[in-house]
Amino acid sequence: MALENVSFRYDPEKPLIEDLSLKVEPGHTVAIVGPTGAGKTTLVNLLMRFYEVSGGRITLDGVDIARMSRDELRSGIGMVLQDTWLFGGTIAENIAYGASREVTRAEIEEAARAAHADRFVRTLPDGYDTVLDDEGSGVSAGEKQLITIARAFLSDPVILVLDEATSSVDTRTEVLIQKAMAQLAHGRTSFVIAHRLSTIRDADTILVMENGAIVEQGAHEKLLAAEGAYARLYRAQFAEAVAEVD
Ligand SMILES: Nc1ncnc2c1ncn2[C@@H]1O[C@H](COP(=O)(O)OP(=O)(O)OP(=O)(O)O)[C@@H](O)[C@H]1O
Repeated sequence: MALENVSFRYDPEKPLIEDLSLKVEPGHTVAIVGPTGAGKTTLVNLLMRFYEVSGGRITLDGVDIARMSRDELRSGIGMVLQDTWLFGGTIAENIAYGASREVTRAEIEEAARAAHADRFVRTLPDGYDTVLDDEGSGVSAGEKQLITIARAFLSDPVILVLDEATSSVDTRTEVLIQKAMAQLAHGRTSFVIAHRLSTIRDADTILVMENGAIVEQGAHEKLLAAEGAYARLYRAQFAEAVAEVD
């Protein structure tokens, strides 16, 4: 996937992303970091074509995504966002949603196992036939995320967009989500709006965004050594966590 001189603004009067270029190798993980309002979500919105770029282009295998149908584009991209989207229906139906073909119960359960969701689903009285309302009440925020991760496993996309949860998940579920997301990302081109140090450190490329621009890009060690925006962000956000680990 490549962005070539992309620019974008929500408000015609207010430039946000200007002349942004980036090339991502197949299978690589890109961690997007930066302060709140920097444009991380906006970048993801453009990849998914929730909004159209105002200048430049985004290509997938050399094809301008503006020339692809939204269905075609989105069938190739799996998303696990913080605001998980579940609909009124059974857990099995929710996992199967978005698969490009008919899927069997065995495949649904296999995807749930891959996503570490199978265990909690089996503790529910109706298991995979448990009916969720469209707010997904009855399952926790973390469990909802595991269901959307299972959905992504089943649709088997080449590209992934992940938004790491920052809150409202208990530690045990958080560990499952982390494991499941890492396994899901394995071998796929992934864009992660990253909050966890381990994700950021392990990424092939870190994009540091400020005010709609990528101010730095590179791997962890290289960016730390550069003593720039990343090094400052890292010290401000993660110095304590590192001290604990050490
Ligand atoms: N739909 C919208 N319409 C107009 N402005 C928007 C819209 N969405 C975001 N913005 C503005 O664009 C800028 C970038 O927002 P964006 O959500 O991409 O930042 P972010 O880095 O993802 O922040 P956060 O970490 O808080 O999610 C912000 O100034 C925000 O107010």
